Amino acid sequence: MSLEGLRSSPPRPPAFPPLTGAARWRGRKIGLLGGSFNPAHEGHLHISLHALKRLGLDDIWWLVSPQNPLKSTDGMASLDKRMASARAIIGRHPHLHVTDIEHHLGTRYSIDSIQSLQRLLPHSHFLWLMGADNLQQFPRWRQWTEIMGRMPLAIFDREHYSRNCLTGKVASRYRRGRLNEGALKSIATAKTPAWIFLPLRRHPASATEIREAQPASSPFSVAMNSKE
Ligand SMILES: Nc1ncnc2c1ncn2[C@@H]1O[C@H](COP(=O)(O)OP(=O)(O)OP(=O)(O)O)[C@@H](O)[C@H]1O
Ligand SMILES: O=C(O)c1ccc[n+]([C@@H]2O[C@H](COP(=O)([O-])O)[C@@H](O)[C@H]2O)c1
Repeated sequence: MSLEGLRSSPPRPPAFPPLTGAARWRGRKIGLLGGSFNPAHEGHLHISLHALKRLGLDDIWWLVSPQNPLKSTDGMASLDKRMASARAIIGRHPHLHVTDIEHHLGTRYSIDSIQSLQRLLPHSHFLWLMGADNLQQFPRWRQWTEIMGRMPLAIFDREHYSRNCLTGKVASRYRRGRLNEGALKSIATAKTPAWIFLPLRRHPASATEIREAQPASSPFSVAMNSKE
């Protein structure tokens, strides 16, 4: 490879969190916000700050997905660009972390990432975080009932989606696992299956709308990332 080629493909930084050495995270309550972050936006930050405070979490990791198995690769910016957008939105925050750990683990399905993380960090308490739109399509995820058995779920209110999600397939199947607001602070260590719906001031940001408004030169423009 030419020197130029080497310069344009710097080695990937090691995974965060390191795939060995669980001591730092022992006993901690960690929220996992999986997403495409194509790009990251203020809505992600809004729900994360809210979750840290209301759910008594120690940390939140944004798992920037290499490729959502249910989304098209068309229009998906590179993982590096999406990671950079996530870092730019978070800025410096001691308890919010951006991670491409799924890239390092080689996982694409959430169940595989969850199993790996629980194996690597057996003394940490994980909680999956998602917006109400994601809860609606959750029954299409691979082994979604296994996920329900492995960690609690916290759902954030989101415009256009919340009413359906509270009467949908997940809500009715796991009716008895739904916790009320009195359990907010203990949800991360609750016996599974457990889930909670978090009413909060809704944030209107949406990555689709951001992409649609981008000029063609933007790394997140639909035209720039279209494979056609
Ligand atoms: N404004 C928001 N309010 C509540 N939850 C949100 C909001 N934006 C994103 N989320 C949640 O954050 C997670 C990651 O979201 P994602 O990266 O897909 O952003 P998005 O805006 O939903 O993107 P897209 O429009 O491309 O589907 C998902 O669980 C999603 O439901
Ligand atoms: O595991 C699955 O089958 C699965 C199917 C669709 C989405 N997901 C995960 O859902 C999270 C939210 O994805 P997205 O693209 O809606 O931001 C992200 O972590 C994806 O990897 C997971």
